[in-house]
Amino acid sequence: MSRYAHPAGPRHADVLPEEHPPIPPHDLTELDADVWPRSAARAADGELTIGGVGVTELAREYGTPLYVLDEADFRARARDYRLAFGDADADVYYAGKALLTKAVARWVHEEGLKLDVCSGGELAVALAAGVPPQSIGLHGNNKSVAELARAVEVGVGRVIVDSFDEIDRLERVAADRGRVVDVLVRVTTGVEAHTHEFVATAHDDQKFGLALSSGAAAEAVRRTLASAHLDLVGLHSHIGSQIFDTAGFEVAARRLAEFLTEVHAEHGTPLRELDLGGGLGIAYVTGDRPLEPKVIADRLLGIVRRECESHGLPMPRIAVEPGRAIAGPCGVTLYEVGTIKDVEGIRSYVSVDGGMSDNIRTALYGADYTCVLASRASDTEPTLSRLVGKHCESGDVLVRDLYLPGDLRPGDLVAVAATGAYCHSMASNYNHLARPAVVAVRDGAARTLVRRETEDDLLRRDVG
Ligand SMILES: Cc1ncc(COP(=O)(O)O)c(C=O)c1O
Ligand SMILES: N[C@@H](CCCC[NH3+])C(=O)O
Repeated sequence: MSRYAHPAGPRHADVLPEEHPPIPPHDLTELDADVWPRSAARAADGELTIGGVGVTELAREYGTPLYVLDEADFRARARDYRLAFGDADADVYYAGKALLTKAVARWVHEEGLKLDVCSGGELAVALAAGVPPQSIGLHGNNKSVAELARAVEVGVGRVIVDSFDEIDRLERVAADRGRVVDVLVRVTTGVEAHTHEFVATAHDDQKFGLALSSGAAAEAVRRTLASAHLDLVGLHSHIGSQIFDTAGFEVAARRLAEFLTEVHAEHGTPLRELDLGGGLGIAYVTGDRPLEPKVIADRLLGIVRRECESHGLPMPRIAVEPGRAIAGPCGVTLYEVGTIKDVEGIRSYVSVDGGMSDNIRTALYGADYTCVLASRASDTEPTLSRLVGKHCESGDVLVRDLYLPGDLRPGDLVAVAATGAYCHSMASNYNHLARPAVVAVRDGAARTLVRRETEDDLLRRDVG
């Protein structure tokens, strides 16, 4: 999404793409409330504080790069979702793939949400955090027998089945253990969500789910209903991620309601649940306009209610699975500026001490981010810049186009906003960089949730 209007200055006119010419913001110190964590503020001397803790102290204590999480903000956003769906017969599952640590899993549970995991590893974190298995849903397009076995043995609340192979596998696993497992069938509705191709998940030509159009979903319903060890609770649909409107959900809900009617007619069984998945977008840059949870809840519930009424179906229990919308906005990544290279007449390349290993999203999806000088204020002339990492890739870009103060210097701290989701959870050790710590801040205090990796960590598995 382009966030800038047309440029003023001539300096970069010849090299910037016509359609994305950035203009300098009015005030480089400003913290757009839509983009930054709720507790983000500037201290009197201009230093950025989050949860009442200054970034200089955070960097001194925990090093950089550093993922900083505003705990109160995370909890508030989780609560907002629960309350938004609160009066309805509905469950909110936090999608752990966005960000999962033991503390995060506990926060989610304490705030009254359930938890969606999509691998044995995520399940292990949830269980280690003490989340009751009944509150956990297991996703995944290629769950192994071992993952299914663990889920069945601990008694997860539901498994969202994604293929015929999995239905067979899960049935064997459940039968061997004398269990009956609650399942939802993941259905692809053919909706083309308005988002990046890599994160759209309901069109037919991709790996997730069982298509309505081909009859695969109907066959999956038949097979699960016929099984003595699977209890078909309902249907699941996830149309994609970072979506700003509810139109796609509306189309998906309509198709699901039609399908529920067909299932009812064929089997005489009204399915009890409809899980509409996650995918709600957040503001990464000024101008991004996500919907409020209450608006989303009212619209989604309204859509399903209308569709069910028009098909003469009872209203099913609704579930949603927001990940990014809860974790994303409350996280910030702190970096230390290392090298500044002015490419004459083009832009300034500002290299920081992390990069695509702690945030792959810009390289992978062309994602936009907001970044500010965080350790001090400056009112010098804005310089068109590109925030880059220290990896051996020219595509190692964190923020493609941004303005930073002209007096930026090595040793300054910069902060990138809205990195709470899909940054730590997608981090790698590329170039043998140690992954950053995750720190929670709240009421003027900070604590480590995940410690920084060390050289020993990097060498531990290298046993040759
Ligand atoms: C099945 C499922 N549920 C929930 C989510 C969470 O999505 P988001 O973080 O966009 O809310 C995803 C990821 O897109 C998903 O695949
Ligand atoms: N990881 C993606 C979204 C995929 C969500 C999981 N299905 C992102 O950063 O936007």
